[in-house]
Amino acid sequence: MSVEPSAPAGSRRPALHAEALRKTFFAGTPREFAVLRGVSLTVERGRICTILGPSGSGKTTLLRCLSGLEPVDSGTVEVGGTKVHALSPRQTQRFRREDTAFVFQEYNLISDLTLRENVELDRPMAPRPAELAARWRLEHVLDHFPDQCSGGQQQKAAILRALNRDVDVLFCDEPTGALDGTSAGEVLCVLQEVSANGVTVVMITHNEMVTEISDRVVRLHDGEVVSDTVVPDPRPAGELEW
Ligand SMILES: Nc1ncnc2c1ncn2[C@@H]1O[C@H](COP(=O)(O)OP(=O)(O)OP(=O)(O)O)[C@@H](O)[C@H]1O
Repeated sequence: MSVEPSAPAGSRRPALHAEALRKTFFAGTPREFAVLRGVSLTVERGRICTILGPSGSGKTTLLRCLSGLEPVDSGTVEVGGTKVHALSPRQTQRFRREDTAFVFQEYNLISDLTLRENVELDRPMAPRPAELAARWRLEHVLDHFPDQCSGGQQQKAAILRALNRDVDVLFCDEPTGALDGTSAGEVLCVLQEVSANGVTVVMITHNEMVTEISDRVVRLHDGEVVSDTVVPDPRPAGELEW
């Protein structure tokens, strides 16, 4: 399969640049499995990059490697000038805490904290997430525990927790996976708003419709990038019909 060369996206400097990433699980054993096989990726600051691909193609592993959650075997990852691949474990922790936020596919809320306490893990709820909690009709469940809430409510809380931190890059693994069409549209509107404010969003999705609101669309297959396309004129998320 061929890789389409991407047009340069404006004059913005890259917020994220990964080069020739390789990641193998069970290396040196009969179960050795190369999940990422030379993945390169560039995302400009304040843009939304969407990653698609079949189940098992390596999307989550790629996001974990880009965000410092998973070490790479070889290759480089640079995020906002930080060479993530070269950080010590302590530096990686600080990078993850201060510069990036990660919205997990399974939400990863702490089960014995309420949604509000989860959102406020790092600091009291900032005006923006508080306003979003109202807009997303979450206020009445903020003092409930995760297992008292629907999957959609938990997913939105996980997004609020990420947005309650002042970060440059937001990594989202299927942020609309548990949401109905209306809620998915609401969340994508907010991701477009935060990207317009300079936050870079790297997001995995299985939903082709999400590509329409993205600035860049990267497709993986068997651990390789098979297409990397700049979307010249992304649609406002509010215009999508679910
Ligand atoms: N920690 C791990 N140890 C061993 N194998 C792993 C690990 N994490 C992922 N894999 C394997 O790597 C492959 C890619 O997994 P990954 O979760 O990155 O794919 P994906 O494209 O995100 O899939 P999905 O769309 O189903 O979430 C899979 O075969 C998976 O079993």
